[in-house]
Amino acid sequence: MAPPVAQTITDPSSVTDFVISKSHGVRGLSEMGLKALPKQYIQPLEERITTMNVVATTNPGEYIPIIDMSNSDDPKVAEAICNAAEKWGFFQLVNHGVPIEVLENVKEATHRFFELPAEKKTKYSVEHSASKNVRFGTSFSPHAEKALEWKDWLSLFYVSEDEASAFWPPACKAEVLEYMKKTDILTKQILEMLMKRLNVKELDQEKEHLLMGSKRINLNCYPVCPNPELTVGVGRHSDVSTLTILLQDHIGGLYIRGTDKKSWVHVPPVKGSLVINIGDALQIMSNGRYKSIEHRVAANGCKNRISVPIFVNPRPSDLIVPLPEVLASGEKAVYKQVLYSDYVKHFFRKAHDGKGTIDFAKA
Ligand SMILES: CC(C)(COP(=O)(O)OP(=O)(O)OC[C@H]1O[C@@H](n2cnc3c(N)ncnc32)[C@H](O)[C@@H]1OP(=O)(O)O)[C@@H](O)C(=O)NCCC(=O)NCCSC(=O)/C=C/c1ccc(O)cc1
Ligand SMILES: O=C(O)CCC(=O)C(=O)O
Ligand SMILES: [Fe+2]
Repeated sequence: MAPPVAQTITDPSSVTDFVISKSHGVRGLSEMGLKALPKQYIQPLEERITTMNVVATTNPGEYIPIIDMSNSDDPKVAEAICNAAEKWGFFQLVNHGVPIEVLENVKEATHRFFELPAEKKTKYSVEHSASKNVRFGTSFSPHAEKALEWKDWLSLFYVSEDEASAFWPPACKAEVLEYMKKTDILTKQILEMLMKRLNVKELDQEKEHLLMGSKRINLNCYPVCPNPELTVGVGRHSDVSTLTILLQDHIGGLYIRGTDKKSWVHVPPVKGSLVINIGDALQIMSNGRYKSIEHRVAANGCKNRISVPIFVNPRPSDLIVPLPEVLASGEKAVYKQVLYSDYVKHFFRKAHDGKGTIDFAKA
């Protein structure tokens, strides 16, 4: 049971205790029917998402491409994917081969997990989780952030079927595993297309491990927020993955940096689609040809939004560096060699800072 409202919102340390230490998350605050945003969540003016710098459109596909994968052998599909990866760093796929039922099931399982009472979810918090690879948390990095984000999450790093079976929450385990397995063919197809343009002819075992040797699946929950205009769901960041396969629900709120590097473009929910974006690891390996684009998520005043990204990554022990095939023509390396786990730790250690993370790998 949630404690009485007055007890939790009158002083800031009790908000932190309730949301973070007691694992109620922002969902707990939201369910109490809180009337005003606690001050820890108030973002500086420049981080708030207003209509001012958002590109207006009513036509999905006008900006961020929506690509039909029905005829995935048609060279036009590969061309559209590679062009989108170079220009936007984001695209949406329809008729991608992942059964709609699998997507619906994982969305339902995500709601089921976040609806659990705090005493069940706290079993997966950093303090209590039986596995380092399973973590329930809130905001991004609460101890490093000046202003918190209006978001709760469950993060699952896939190691093996046995580990998942033993430690992932029963409320969502089967559905998340199925979603992860059913996206594997699509992931390989996309990577093969992207690699061909970089003169990598074949996705052999070694390349496959380097590009997709580890996976992290996050379940994100953005509960109804009392003052959405004052805060954010997720602050400006780029993903540190090779590729991210993102399932969003019908609510919307994801914005990406436009090609002018100033404006923000909405990624409109498209029924049955998957959003794909390039991560920092692939920006580095392609020597900057494919773009890992800054993005962020608005908070919502009326609805609980969920999303489920699969971060497809190198393995923690991999060294990432511009691919030899890309540099073969004499192009100068823009990035130096970094150990992937060092790169990820650098990302997790600080608050979100837009495109700042990749400076860690600048040559
Ligand atoms: C370095 C890892 C992540 C953990 O290594 P570990 O040896 O088990 O280390 P720790 O468990 O001690 O965690 C190291 C640090 O990372 C933090 N961390 C450990 N998982 C987590 C976790 N899911 N969440 C947020 N901190 C964590 C953790 O709190 C800790 O911080 P600190 O206590 O300050 O040292 C290791 O698994 C690794 O190299 N994994 C490679 C694959 C991988 O996870 N790639 C990241 C894909 S995620 C991505 O692209 C975007 C994610 C994202 C997420 C949220 C957003 O808002 C936006 C974007
Ligand atoms: O919720 C979303 O639409 C995107 C979330 C995101 O950017 C992330 O988890 O890295
Ligand atoms: Fe992201």
